[in-house]
Amino acid sequence: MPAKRKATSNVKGGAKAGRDSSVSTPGPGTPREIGSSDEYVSSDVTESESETVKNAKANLTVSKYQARKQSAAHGRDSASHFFGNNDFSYLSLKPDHDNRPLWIDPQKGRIILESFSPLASQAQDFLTTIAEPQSRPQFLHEYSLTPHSLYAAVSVGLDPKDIIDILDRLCKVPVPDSIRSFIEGCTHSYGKVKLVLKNTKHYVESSDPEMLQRLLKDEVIGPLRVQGTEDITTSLAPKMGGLVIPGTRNAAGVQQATAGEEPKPKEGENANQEDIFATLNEDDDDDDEADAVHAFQIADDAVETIQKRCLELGLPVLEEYDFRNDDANANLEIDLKPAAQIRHYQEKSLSKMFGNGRAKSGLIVLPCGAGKTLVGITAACTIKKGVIILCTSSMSVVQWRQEFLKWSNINPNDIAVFTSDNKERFTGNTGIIVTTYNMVAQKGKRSYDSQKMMDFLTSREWGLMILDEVHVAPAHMFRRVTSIIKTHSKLGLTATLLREDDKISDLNFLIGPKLYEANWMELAEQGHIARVQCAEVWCPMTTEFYTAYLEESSRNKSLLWIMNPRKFQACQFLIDYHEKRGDKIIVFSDNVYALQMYAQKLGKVFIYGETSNAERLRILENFQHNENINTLFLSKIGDTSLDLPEATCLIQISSHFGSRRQEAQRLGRILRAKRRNDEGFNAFFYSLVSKDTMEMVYSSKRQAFLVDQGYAFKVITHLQGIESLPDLAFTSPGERRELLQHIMIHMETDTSNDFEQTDDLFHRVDREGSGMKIKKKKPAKRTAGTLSELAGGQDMAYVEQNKSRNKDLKKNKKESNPFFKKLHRETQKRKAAWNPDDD
Ligand SMILES: Nc1ncnc2c1ncn2[C@@H]1O[C@H](COP(=O)(O)OP(=O)(O)OP(=O)(O)O)[C@@H](O)[C@H]1O
Repeated sequence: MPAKRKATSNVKGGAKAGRDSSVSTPGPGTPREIGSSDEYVSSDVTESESETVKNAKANLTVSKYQARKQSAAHGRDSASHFFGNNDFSYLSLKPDHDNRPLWIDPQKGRIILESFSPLASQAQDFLTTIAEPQSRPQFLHEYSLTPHSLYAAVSVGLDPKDIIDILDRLCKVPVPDSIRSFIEGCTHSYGKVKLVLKNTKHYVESSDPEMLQRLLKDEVIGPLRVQGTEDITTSLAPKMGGLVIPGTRNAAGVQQATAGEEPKPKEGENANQEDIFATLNEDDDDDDEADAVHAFQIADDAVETIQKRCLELGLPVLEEYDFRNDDANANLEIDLKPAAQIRHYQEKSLSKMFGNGRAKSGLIVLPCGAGKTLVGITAACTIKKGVIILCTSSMSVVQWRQEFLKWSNINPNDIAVFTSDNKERFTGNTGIIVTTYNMVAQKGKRSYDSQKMMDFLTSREWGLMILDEVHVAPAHMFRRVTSIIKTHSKLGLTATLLREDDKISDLNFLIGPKLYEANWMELAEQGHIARVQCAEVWCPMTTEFYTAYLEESSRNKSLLWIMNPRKFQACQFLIDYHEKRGDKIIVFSDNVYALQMYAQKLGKVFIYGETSNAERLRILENFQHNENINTLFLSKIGDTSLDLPEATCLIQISSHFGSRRQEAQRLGRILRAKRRNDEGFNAFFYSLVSKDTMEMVYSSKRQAFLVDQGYAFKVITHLQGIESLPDLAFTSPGERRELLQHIMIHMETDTSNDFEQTDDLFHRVDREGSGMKIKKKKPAKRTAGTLSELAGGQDMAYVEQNKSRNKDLKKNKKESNPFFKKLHRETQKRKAAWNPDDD
């Protein structure tokens, strides 16, 4: 096969080969062509998009037609029709293409990395800096160049020339002109303008005085310059060298044990790599030279207007904090303890944040359990100024404080929490405050103490704001907290930069670009997170349920596929199997009715939105320590809001349609399993799906994110041995009919409360955790009492058993051993400490 044809076949195959067509990239002619990524950026030209970006996109569209013409001119052969418009055989391969790991799609900015290449790990580093990872299965990884990813690249110090040069060295074909002009167009003015806080004053800064003159002449920005200050001041840019991130190899006095930690170079990796990155290093050295920078001062309340206006002008501003030259804000005595050694990926993510000696605002994306907290703590230890941390719940507030005390030498008096029952400040001039989004974003009347604390928070300047689980907070909340708290730099931490709404770009705007995103599979291989076996279990619908499914309105169909008796049996079987293996199992159900039915029928404990805080704690503690409580049923509330004890097996029986974020969050719940480094240990994630229903479609959509992270979902069509499980439920047609009738009655009454609203949960858990008063919703009306009459049966065991399991726990508590008695006393103490106040 000629070399040219090889190029075609590889690019065509792409990283998504073999994947469901519903998750493949859109075809030519669709509006999302360039770097098409549903979550991060739409290629549709938006009003706020600058002319340069519009032109760059237009150039790519033109190049698409040129490419087709070239392709046609090149002549098509008998295989061409397989590749349609993805026939790139007109691109000529470099003579040593075998040694280069990248393919590039000149039409859409897609980049394919051969992950088996000796240069793969270096290339991957580079690609995660300049492009959005789209899909990273075993052999071929796919990335997309997007305006946002290029913005992020510039924000960590790369310039367009670096990007093109390195891409050209790694590519099997010369970088196509269309891609060159896309990169140049998008990055043309990125990084040219910076927003800097110096000595509590905001400045618009640039190394190009003409750029500042242009801004001063702008009708919106001009008038916002602080009157009476010099038009433009000139100073020397800070040198890059000298900054040491604590806990890293370079940190003085910190003994490093990273040997064996950093992934070893693959066989065949050689000095050649140094060559590839020579360009970067040369340019990095240049950065060390002190350039002159020019700046003008702007009013504090003009910051957001200027950010917006600059974006409209195609000059997105980078927010940077020159903390080493900040003499106005008191220094905080904080350092990592000598024993704390941050891992290589944590170090890498921080080096993107502090790459030029200043703190850049942005997002760091690490999978659950990979140690985001330590990343935040290390950032605080680097900046050494006042820090405010925003968490999703009061429980996380307590944990963040504990982690600070564990990893750093901070004086306990210098770190305070602000929740409704704790409103103390730190004792020194500066310190750390840990609080929740709710406490800060809350509107309306506050208690006296709470108001005083808010006045304290809003009246001073903070060096760093850490936003934990930043993808979860409702958009209006993080908008509010970022606007009322004055902070020099912001660090957003998250496991999944995914939202099914369109608010993800708000994060880019309000917090900053994505600075780093880790590769899940790589961390699993290195033992930092657990290896997980994922399986989709296909459960055929029983005849009576399928008949009802075909007849019911779409609103009711979902309850039928969730309550499918065969799914119930599969769940029962898997719980039995994994309990015998010694696993701790969490069963997730979004549907509260199904959650209760399953849990009660199986005699297991459950937690959902209406479960009181005290009961929640008691159940979670039992799940963690009581060897008789190994399975916990959880509603959507467990996706994010609860701090769950460690589990090693997850079973999903009902979920939120096609939500990829929920799937990823749920999987994240088992990634931190402590046994992960045991020989051959695997955690398990099962998704139970009713066959031939819409659930199958949602399921494959949900998996897209995890498949892109490299997880392979096995399909199980039959669970070996299920028929011989003692006490298998719903084996007789009578039982199945009874269940169906129960469901039908439920559907006729009200199913509207079956699904909890995420926003409700976010507020509920936090308010309850922090002791705020909650107006209880009326529970959904249940009609179980009439079931047996309607079904013609008299046995109410099902319904009676329903109520008993959570209650049993309460009863059994009296009989528990001293350990559990102690645990109970502690719970009671905690409960007492969480009494509501008037917030
Ligand atoms: N460099 C490190 N050295 C040793 N232990 C670490 C390191 N980084 C993190 N850990 C440990 O890994 C565990 C998980 O960390 P952490 O809770 O911060 O993860 P996370 O990313 O915030 O997870 P989640 O998203 O689930 O909250 C903790 O027990 C933490 O102490």
